[in-house]
Amino acid sequence: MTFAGFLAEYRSYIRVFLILIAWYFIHTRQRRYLSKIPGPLLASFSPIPRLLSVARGSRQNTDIALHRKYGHLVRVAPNVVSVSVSSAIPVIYGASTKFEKSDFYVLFDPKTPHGFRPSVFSVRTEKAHREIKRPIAGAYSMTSLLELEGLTDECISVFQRKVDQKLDASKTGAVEMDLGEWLHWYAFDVIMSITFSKRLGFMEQEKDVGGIIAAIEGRLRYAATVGQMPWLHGLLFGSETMSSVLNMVPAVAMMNTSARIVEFTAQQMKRYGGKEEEEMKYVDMLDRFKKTKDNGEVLMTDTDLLLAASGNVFAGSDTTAISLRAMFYFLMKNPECLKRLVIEVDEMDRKGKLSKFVSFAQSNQMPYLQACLKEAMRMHPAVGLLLERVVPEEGVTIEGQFIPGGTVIGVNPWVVARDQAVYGKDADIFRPERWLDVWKQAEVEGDKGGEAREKVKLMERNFLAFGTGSRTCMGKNISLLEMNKLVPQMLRRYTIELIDPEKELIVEDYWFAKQLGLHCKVSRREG
Ligand code: HEM
Repeated sequence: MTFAGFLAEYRSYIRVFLILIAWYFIHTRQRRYLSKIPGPLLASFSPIPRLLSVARGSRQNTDIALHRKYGHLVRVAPNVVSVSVSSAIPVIYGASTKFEKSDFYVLFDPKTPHGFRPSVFSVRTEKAHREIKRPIAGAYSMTSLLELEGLTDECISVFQRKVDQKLDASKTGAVEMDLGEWLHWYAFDVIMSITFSKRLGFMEQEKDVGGIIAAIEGRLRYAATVGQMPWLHGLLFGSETMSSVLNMVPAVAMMNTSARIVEFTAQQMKRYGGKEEEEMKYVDMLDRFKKTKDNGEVLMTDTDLLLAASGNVFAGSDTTAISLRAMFYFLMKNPECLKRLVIEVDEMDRKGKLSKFVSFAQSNQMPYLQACLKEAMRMHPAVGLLLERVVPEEGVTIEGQFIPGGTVIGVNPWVVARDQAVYGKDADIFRPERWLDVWKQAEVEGDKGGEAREKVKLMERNFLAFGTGSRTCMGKNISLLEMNKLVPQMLRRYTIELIDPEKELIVEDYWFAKQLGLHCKVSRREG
């Protein structure tokens, strides 16, 4: 049959099919209430443009540009609204909010030997979240973590030893290194160390041990992209059959690593069983998870333990490494800030206030360090996609616009971090003084409060690097400990410069906005 013949024969079916398609698109576009929210035209018809945009790996910049063009509310997919107005943050994420995590997070359910199970990070309902979180929360408190500070010191000692060895072997007195990669190895060694009392030796071996970093990266790519149309997951890695078929393609199999990350964790837990006496001097996080009891009842099954530990493996290194990279990068790009910070560290050192390894308590006496860390994480939040939540049944009104129940809504930490109404006209530049000045003024105001206090509150509200509200980051204290200790210690010992100060870092945003290309020259400080 010719094509013309085919058209003639099936004309009425084709007509019905085209009418259905047109109806679908118009219905999707004209969804009640949402049709009034501005945004790219294609985004109102189909989620595919957003999926393709996320797949390109620079969605953080796209979201900033969209909000600068369309305003505080942007319809980024037929049923998804991106929000950037400060007053909406507590409404969506506040501690007692009814906005639960969206199906985007299904993609982050770890694959255990018993199938996919929600983790404390990926679980959607508030009730289930409370149950998972309760037995493990204590292990993430700063009090618990400070007891493990010595384990972080050991990792810093390895880092220093490795750099010193390279410097000793160098004829020029300087070494070139991919600092970004080293920071990732450092963060991984610390998280393994405080979770299982055993470093894996990323820094010692100078490599991605067991390919776990690559496995996590693959999983993130898949989750970030397919998460834009979560139902696709059931047809891809979420289906046992499809998963096996897709694994035959090596490039695709590299992203199908959820089970691999859990297996890796299970191996560490086995290794843990064989811990040697001298490695038992700390009550590590796994010990703390295991010892959790309520009225004598053990609250965690073996699978719960595996999930909690694999959460540390999955979330515990990329995030810290990204924030550390941001810190070193912005300092090197802004030599006057770096100089001011080095003076602060040196002054503490000269007064004999620093121990062999800078302690967390000591770094907290350095206000400029605190301002730099805060500003680095504002300029480069580790998460670069919407923190998606579902509007509860009754709907919500934001900026006078009603958004019906069931709509997916969220804020991208990058967008609110660059809000000029909150951080000033220079919101796009690294200026730690913006925090320092306002902190000082707020201190002067004291308890009676005033303009500066209000300003601090607003700046803090828009600071979503660690998320906020009931689902705020549980590992925040781990990262703060790692960063506060490493940065002053490095600056105290070494001069670190960008090899090419003009070159911008490459950022790949697949949920975690990872930087590539932090190539530095490191030398010993004189004197
Ligand atoms: C600088 C480092 C880190 C940053 C910037 C960061 C960022 C975030 C953000 C933005 C969220 C909220 C996600 C959402 O609302 O969808 C989050 C949640 C979470 N993070 Fe982190 N994270 C960091 C380090 C860590 C570490 C070291 C761990 C664990 C070892 C960790 C474990 C978690 C967990 C378990 C949650 C989910 C909390 C919940 O839903 O109750 N994070 N993190």
